[in-house]
Amino acid sequence: MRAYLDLCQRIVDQGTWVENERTGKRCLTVINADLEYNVGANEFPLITTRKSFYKSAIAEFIGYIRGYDNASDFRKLGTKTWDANANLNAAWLNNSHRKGEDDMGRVYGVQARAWAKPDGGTIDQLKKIVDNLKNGIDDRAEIMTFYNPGEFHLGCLRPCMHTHNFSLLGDTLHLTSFQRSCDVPLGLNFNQVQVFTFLALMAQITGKKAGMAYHKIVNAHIYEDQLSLMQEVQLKREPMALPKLIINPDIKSLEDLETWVTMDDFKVEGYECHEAIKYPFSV
Ligand SMILES: Nc1nc(=O)c2c([nH]1)NC[C@@H]1CN(c3ccc(C(=O)N[C@@H](CCC(=O)O)C(=O)O)cc3)CN21
Ligand SMILES: O=c1ccn([C@H]2C[C@H](O)[C@@H](COP(=O)(O)O)O2)c(=O)[nH]1
Repeated sequence: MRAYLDLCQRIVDQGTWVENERTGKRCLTVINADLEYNVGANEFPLITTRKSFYKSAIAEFIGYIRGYDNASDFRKLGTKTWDANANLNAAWLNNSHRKGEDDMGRVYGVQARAWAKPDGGTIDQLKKIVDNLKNGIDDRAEIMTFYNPGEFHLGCLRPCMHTHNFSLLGDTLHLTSFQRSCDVPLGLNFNQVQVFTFLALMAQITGKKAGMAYHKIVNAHIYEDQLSLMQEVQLKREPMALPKLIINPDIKSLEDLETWVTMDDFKVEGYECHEAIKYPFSV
């Protein structure tokens, strides 16, 4: 994916060093990046300049769709990506709202499926979108947002890719996704897969054609301990052709996603890549 490598190169060439208090590390940072994925043509934006663990990325997103709030549920689905934020961050470990081992609190999926209303009850943002789209309705507010500042103190991390806005033009579905903060070597590798897969799945379960996904990023950074691997290894590699994502056609509803879907329902065709790179992760 040339656009991904261009962003990495832009950070290396033009980035500004910014101290990050939460992790205690410096990040080489640029502001504003726009990526586009052609979901209709099934051009799956899987990074080829290193091995990409796409099933882990999809599992993370299915966990959000299911409203999970516990790292062990994510592990059962096939990803360990929330272990560190649930169990290793000092601020969260000392937070009186943490309900014990593996609890993530009211983050991501909880906000998507059970946003707490001030007058009691909850809002299921995702179900409303699915119901509208199935009926051919785009009310110009088909928005699912994880971003709830009133509940940040109840969760282990503020959402990074925080808002997904669907649009229907005729019978073609498009998606615009917004990300406030992006760990380009690790997080973006996953987030690209997630934006693409979310649109492909939503088109499939609402009976629409998939169109374009637009991924808008504000703060795009490389942590100081990731920089040499990016500069000296990943950026020296040539990207290969993009693979295709094959989703089990039996997935037909939101309920299917909530109940029986596993990572065996997702395959890639034609994925060739360079060797894995182990980037350091900052908690
Ligand atoms: N600093 C940081 N960066 C992130 O990208 C990030 C967070 N924190 N916290 C919340 C989630 C968790 N995410 C993660 C966490 C771990 C990997 C990771 O370790 N990926 C490895 C191996 C994945 C695997 O084997 O399943 C990789 O090489 O991509 C990726 C995304 C994305 N988010
Ligand atoms: O989906 C995700 C989730 C997280 N990230 C990265 C972006 C940052 O490096 C950290 C979060 O730190 P903040 O201090 O809350 O910005 O996680 C990502 O890239 N993608």
